[in-house]
Amino acid sequence: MPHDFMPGLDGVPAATSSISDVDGQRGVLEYRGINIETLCAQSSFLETSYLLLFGRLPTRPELDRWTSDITHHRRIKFRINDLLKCLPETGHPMDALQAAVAALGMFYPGRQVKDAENNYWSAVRLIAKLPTIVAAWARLRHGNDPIPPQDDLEFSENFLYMLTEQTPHPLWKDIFDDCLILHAEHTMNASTFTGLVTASTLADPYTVVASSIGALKGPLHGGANEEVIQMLREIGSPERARAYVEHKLAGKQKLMGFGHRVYKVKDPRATILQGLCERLFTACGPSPLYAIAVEVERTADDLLRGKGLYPNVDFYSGIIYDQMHIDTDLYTPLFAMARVSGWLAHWLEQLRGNKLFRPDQIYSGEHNRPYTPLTQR
Ligand SMILES: CC(=O)SCCNC(=O)CCNC(=O)[C@H](O)C(C)(C)COP(=O)(O)OP(=O)(O)OC[C@H]1O[C@@H](n2cnc3c(N)ncnc32)[C@H](O)[C@@H]1OP(=O)(O)O
Ligand SMILES: O=C([O-])CC(=O)C(=O)O
Repeated sequence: MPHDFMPGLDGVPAATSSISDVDGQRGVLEYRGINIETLCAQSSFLETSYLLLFGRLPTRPELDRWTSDITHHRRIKFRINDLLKCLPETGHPMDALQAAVAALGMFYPGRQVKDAENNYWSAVRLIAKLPTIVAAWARLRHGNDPIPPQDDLEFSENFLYMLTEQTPHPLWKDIFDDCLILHAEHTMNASTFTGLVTASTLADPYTVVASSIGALKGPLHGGANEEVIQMLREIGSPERARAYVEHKLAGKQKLMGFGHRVYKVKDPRATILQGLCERLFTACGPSPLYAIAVEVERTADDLLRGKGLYPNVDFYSGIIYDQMHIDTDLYTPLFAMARVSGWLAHWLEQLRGNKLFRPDQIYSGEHNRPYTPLTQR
């Protein structure tokens, strides 16, 4: 049966899902029916990842077991560190992460994705080990030894510790944990869809997550968080923001961190992240990049009025990470560390009623062309 072609599958449902929901007109995002404002105020990243994966908030014993399982699977094999050491230190951390996650599957070769117990441990390992890989790469590429995870530190605190060998400011770990909650899941985005297509072939979850990491890297998706910071640095001061934005828009270039396929108002995550910026800067000193970002948003609001283009999740996140002295090219890997829980939730949901993704196409080429021998071309 012929269908209308929708470029980018714009508005075409690819799955039925009960994991998250976006109201793009009102700017509402819910995970399993709970809004993200509530989760940021009351939950933790690990509790939220449980909610996403298993469909409800855990009881105290369930949360304790989940936390303990994740905590005790943070270590990575020395051969994964050896693999990272072999990669060019100038390469992008998303490529190193993708390579390491694909390789991780070789150490845990249970290919039988119909085994619920096996799937549980795969999810635990992936959520637990991604931060260790990101931190190991961040250190190895500068010639430093990786710092092993510390069992007595909570998830976010441990990650910040593995980056620097210093216990982070308590506010940093709380704000960082909120950032992970905000990046954990977002309906049928490009990287989740990529993972679903891979999952539908019954590939193992390491391959599913590795393929999602590849899709997240692009600048139209997760990679925009890095581009935003480069843009703010290029602008250099709030006074130069207006001229910069005018110049970009006049040249029909995109403002990174603005616009969204679903939101027609400001992304609610951008609003929360902006609040987190203000909390962080009030306690730890102002950020020059934040002042520029506010001016960019103000100008864009003036110039793009009526076009439905507002800051998305990638606009304010990097400013927080910059204030925590995290390298700019690690921002998208941080996104992946959080989004892995959403990818895994969709993987499990897909397996429950799996049907291989195999869409159709509208052929626009020729038929019955003659083959011209090489000597006659
Ligand atoms: C985690 C995430 O993935 S959030 C998104 C992160 N990506 C970015 O921030 C990159 C910048 N933004 C964009 O490229 C887009 O807004 C996207 C890709 C996110 C979504 O866009 P789509 O729904 O595919 O819309 P599309 O790119 O076709 O744009 C529609 C119109 O809005 C304009 N537009 C969209 N985004 C922007 C932007 N950031 N700056 C200026 N103009 C924009 C386009 O130029 C186009 O204008 P036209 O109709 O006059 O040609
Ligand atoms: O939903 C999308 O298309 C992109 C996005 O905001 C996300 O993945 O967080």
